[in-house]
Amino acid sequence: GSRWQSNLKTINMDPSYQKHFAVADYVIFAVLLAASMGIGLYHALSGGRQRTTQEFLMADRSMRCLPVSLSLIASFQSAVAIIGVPAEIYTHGTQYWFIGCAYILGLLIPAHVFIPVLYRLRLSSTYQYLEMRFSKAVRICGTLTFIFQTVIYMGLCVYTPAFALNAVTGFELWGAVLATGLVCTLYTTMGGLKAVIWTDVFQTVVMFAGQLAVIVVGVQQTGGVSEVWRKVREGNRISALDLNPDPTERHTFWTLGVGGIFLMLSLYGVNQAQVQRYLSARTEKEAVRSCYMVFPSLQLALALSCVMGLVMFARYCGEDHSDKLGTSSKDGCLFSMCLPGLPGLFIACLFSAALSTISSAFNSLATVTMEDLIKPHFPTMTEARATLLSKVLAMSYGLLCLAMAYLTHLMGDSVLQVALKIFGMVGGPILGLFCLGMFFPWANSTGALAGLGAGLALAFWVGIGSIVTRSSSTRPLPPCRAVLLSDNMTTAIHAALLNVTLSRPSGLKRFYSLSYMWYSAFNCFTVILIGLIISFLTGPMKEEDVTPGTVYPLLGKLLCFLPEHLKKKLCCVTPLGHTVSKTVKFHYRMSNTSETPSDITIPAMK
Ligand SMILES: O=C(O)CCCC[C@@H]1SC[C@@H]2NC(=O)N[C@@H]21
Ligand code: NA
Repeated sequence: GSRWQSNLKTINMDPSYQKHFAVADYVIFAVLLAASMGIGLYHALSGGRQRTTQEFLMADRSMRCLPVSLSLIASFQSAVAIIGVPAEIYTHGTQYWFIGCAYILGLLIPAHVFIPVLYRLRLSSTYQYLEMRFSKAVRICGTLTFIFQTVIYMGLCVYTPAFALNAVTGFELWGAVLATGLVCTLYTTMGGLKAVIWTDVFQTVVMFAGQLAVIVVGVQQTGGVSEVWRKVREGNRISALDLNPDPTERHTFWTLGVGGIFLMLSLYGVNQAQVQRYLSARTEKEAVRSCYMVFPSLQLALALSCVMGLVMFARYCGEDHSDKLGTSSKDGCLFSMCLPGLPGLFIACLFSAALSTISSAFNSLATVTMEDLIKPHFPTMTEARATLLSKVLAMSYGLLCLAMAYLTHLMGDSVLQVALKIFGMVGGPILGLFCLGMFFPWANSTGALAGLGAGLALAFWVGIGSIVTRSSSTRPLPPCRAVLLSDNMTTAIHAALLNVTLSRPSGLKRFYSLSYMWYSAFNCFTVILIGLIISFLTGPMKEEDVTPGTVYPLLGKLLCFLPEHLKKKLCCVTPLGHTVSKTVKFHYRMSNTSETPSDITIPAMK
């Protein structure tokens, strides 16, 4: 909001930043855009020249695990994380780093549960699963929910880098937004998923290089690693393991390490952008391997962002920024601190992060719109026309996202918090829908629809409630001891203020102050609970009615220690008991069409 702008303006009144943006920086920015365009053009003119939707949307299902894994990182590492995570560390300390613990199960479960089920069904859109398991209506609702989430998130990702850049350096705002949006729309429209994946690879490398450079320069300017460490310790930015079980406590080991698992499952397990990458891998093994390879890169990205926050703290805590570190301006303020000495490289890092996320979002939006909303109604559409329409969709989503970009600056404070809230409020219910389908064979489509509706309603009630009552923001740590030491009175007052725990919120207020890191888990369980209750009330599905291959034998896996005969009796609900022969040939009736059953081969869960 305006406070953000005003604070940022004050930070950089001195014209040095304008000077900072010498020609070199514009050149680096232009080179980045040109390189991305080049890769897009290459894929538009090579291979099958993007003539079929299989190539345009699924990269001919020919990708190897390395580019897929780097592209998986890029999808959800945008300028939001590049600015938002260091700002989080600068203001609140390193508690957020514990989200790294969520990456273990957050990637193992997608690799061994979601990928096997979704890959073997050879889908293009992850929401086709919902039609095979439930009904067409559930698929449409899932697709629309995903589109809603992605359009808002994309707006945030376009606006964040452009706005921070403009506010700090006077760089033309809408020029940057338009340049980013147009270049991204063009190479995504021309080169399809292949171009998006290979530009993601290039942009992820630039992103890591940029973050590393900022850290190195920052350490040098602060006077070495030991100096940084001393200042960071002094400002008590190294957070201890916080095992506080209170769910309204914003960041603790539980909200980040456990709540974060559900956030990761909603992104790396069922989100269209990621599933599309798994499905573009040449074999299921390559897809699983790419998921494993995400783990070290994601930890590296998290470490770089957190260290950058610590270095910035050490670098600037001596100077009095306390007045500018108001809750909402900290992102922009921090960003301005990264600039001295290497603005061009940091800008390239920022826009690489943004471009790689936006292009993934465009492409996944075009894919689901094509596969879920258009193709089913025009089954006779020719490949050429379908591919052309996909390109028109990518373009129109690009323009829509520029419009959304304007809305996002109306959102609350820290951009990281806004992004994580969106994922929790909308991604959580979608995760619940897939879990309901995969782990509970009794669930039927009425239950699924009711569950999704209830989950979204509750999610928005909590989410909007927390914004309206501003109960989710927690008090930042003191800017740093160096500033406070100057005046003992300030120290005393500040310490007193910080120690006073806000009056314990009660009832509804407490409900609104649920940590946003629990939104994914909370909404996921709501969908499953309501979905099961309604399914049982309206007549649970029978085993033979469930489309084989759409249920994960959770019971069978959990009870894997039981002897066969006992397991057979106990988990009779799993249609794909692993004892079934290697490839199961059977007829199954598509839930929504009267056409004659078609043969499909689904290898049984091993
Ligand atoms: O950077 C963004 O655009 C989104 C913010 C981070 C999203 C989540 S946080 C956990 C996981 N790790 C990442 O690097 N991204 C996702
Ligand atoms: Na990105």
